[in-house]
Amino acid sequence: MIEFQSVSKKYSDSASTLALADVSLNIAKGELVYLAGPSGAGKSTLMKMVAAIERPTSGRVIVNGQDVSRIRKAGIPFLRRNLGLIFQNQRLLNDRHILANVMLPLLVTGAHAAQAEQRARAALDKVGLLDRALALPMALSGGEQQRVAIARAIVNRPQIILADEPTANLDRAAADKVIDALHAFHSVGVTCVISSHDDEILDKAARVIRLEHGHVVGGAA
Ligand SMILES: Nc1ncnc2c1ncn2[C@@H]1O[C@H](COP(=O)(O)OP(=O)(O)OP(=O)(O)O)[C@@H](O)[C@H]1O
Repeated sequence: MIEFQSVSKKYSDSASTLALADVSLNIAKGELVYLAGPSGAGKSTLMKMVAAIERPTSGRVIVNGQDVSRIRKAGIPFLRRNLGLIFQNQRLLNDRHILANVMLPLLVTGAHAAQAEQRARAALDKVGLLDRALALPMALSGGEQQRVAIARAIVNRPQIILADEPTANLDRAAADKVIDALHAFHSVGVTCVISSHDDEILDKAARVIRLEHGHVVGGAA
């Protein structure tokens, strides 16, 4: 479902270092994979390439049979419709209640308000936050806000979830709830790629792809 073929990435403003260096890996449909590695190892870069937010300097990235390293701009919205992105810089809109935040991805793709609301409520129910539907984001804890971000990411029923350090800055109980919410989507067949620094989570994981200085040092096969 996700294949990296000898992918290297050099950001133009970083003179010599490679953010990813000759990365080859396969992630099968329905798999749950963790990305681990120290800060700067290339985890975010790898995820951004799956979503065509960044392009490889060399090599190919195949998602669902499509070479997204060479995707045209016009094809990007279609690619992203199949992806649920939980990235650190995607904040919730603080002036809208969480139901409205979760409805937004549906409304921008043309769904009717009533249908969008029904699906957003179902998504909030799946992450255990339906009773907070009309709260503003600021009234929620960090972990709850992260679960709203998960609800927003899955409301379009994506085939793949990419979660970049979804448990960063959360305490154990909140982190476990976020991971449980992600695992619930994996258990219904969604392919999940989650980056984490959390040893307690990584120790229990079936598969961990480890990155160091842009190189895969474990778990690629
Ligand atoms: N937009 C950018 N422009 C220039 N360099 C970048 C950019 N994004 C990342 N880098 C560099 O690429 C390398 C890999 O960064 P990346 O963010 O992918 O690592 P990471 O493993 O996700 O780190 P963290 O755990 O801190 O999020 C780092 O050296 C980083 O400084």
